[in-house]
Amino acid sequence: MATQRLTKHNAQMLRASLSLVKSLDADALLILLEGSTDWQRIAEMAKEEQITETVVVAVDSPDDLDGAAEAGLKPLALNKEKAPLLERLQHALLEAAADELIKINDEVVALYGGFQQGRLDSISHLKLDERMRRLSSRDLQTLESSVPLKTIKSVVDLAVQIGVEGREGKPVGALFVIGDTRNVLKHASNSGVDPFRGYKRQERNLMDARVREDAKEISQLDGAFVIASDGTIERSRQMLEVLHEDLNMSKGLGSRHWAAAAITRRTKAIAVVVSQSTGTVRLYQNGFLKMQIEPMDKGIKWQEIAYKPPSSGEG
Ligand SMILES: Nc1ncnc2c1ncn2[C@@H]1O[C@H](COP(=O)(O)OP(=O)(O)OP(=O)(O)O)[C@@H](O)[C@H]1O
Repeated sequence: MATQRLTKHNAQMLRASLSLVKSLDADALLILLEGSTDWQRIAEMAKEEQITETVVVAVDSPDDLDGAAEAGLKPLALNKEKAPLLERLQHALLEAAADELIKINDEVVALYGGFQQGRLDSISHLKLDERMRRLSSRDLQTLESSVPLKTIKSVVDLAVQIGVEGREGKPVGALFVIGDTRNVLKHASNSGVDPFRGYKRQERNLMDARVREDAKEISQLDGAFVIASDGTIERSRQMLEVLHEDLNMSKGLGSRHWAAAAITRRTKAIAVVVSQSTGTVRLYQNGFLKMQIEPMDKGIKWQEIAYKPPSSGEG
């Protein structure tokens, strides 16, 4: 069991961050610790400073959080022991948002040790919205695709909007297949008249806000969008051929999701799917679910999915 002492220095830093929560009118204090500490004392200090805002205490192992909740703090287990500081901090923010301890548009004061073991030496004032956006690009970078990050990001942003907004009050699903267009089209056929057909390339590029609005309208119709690496909509309303004997899919996902996974298995494309029933956006590569984004308030939560080898049990 790891511990971190509330030394005189650490207690002073804690007091400073508590008073910062007050003076900045922040919504929460996040304390990133190396292990268990005197939770009761932290709670008392918050009380002394008249802090009614949430105090989240994050450590790596859940065993080290015993007694934190009883003291009135919000415990958070990170399970990220060897990760670099910035990654732990970002992870803590994501997990705290996922557990609804903090909200996407909240301002958070974070107290942590960045330079020396056992010493809380750093305080940051973070606005969660910005944080989330930066995180999203970071997570996308792990995909190692030949499709530029900018294109993937703009498609994912569009997908999230479709999932959150729907169309005319109704939920809408969608499927975008990005990159390796020539091979993707070998497995696709028209499911109806393609509204983008006949337009110049620059009039079909998803980087253009008007094209994105059109794409939202068209997402109400059946079929997938086939997107080139530069963001041009090569085709819309495409039915993809699905051969999925070796895919590992979660139960409950229907044919749109199977088609998304299958096309990325057979080509180098990336598929982004919006579920009509839940608004969840999933990103597939090489036949695997790589990222899942749940619709949350106005913001989004990015969650990387552990890489699971295919099993014979499902699918
Ligand atoms: N092979 C395919 N290629 C392209 N689009 C498809 C394919 N299969 C299904 N779709 C699209 O997905 C829509 C919904 O299908 P289905 O309900 O089976 O999917 P799902 O994965 O459960 O998605 P959702 O969560 O959105 O309901 C279909 O109406 C169609 O527009």
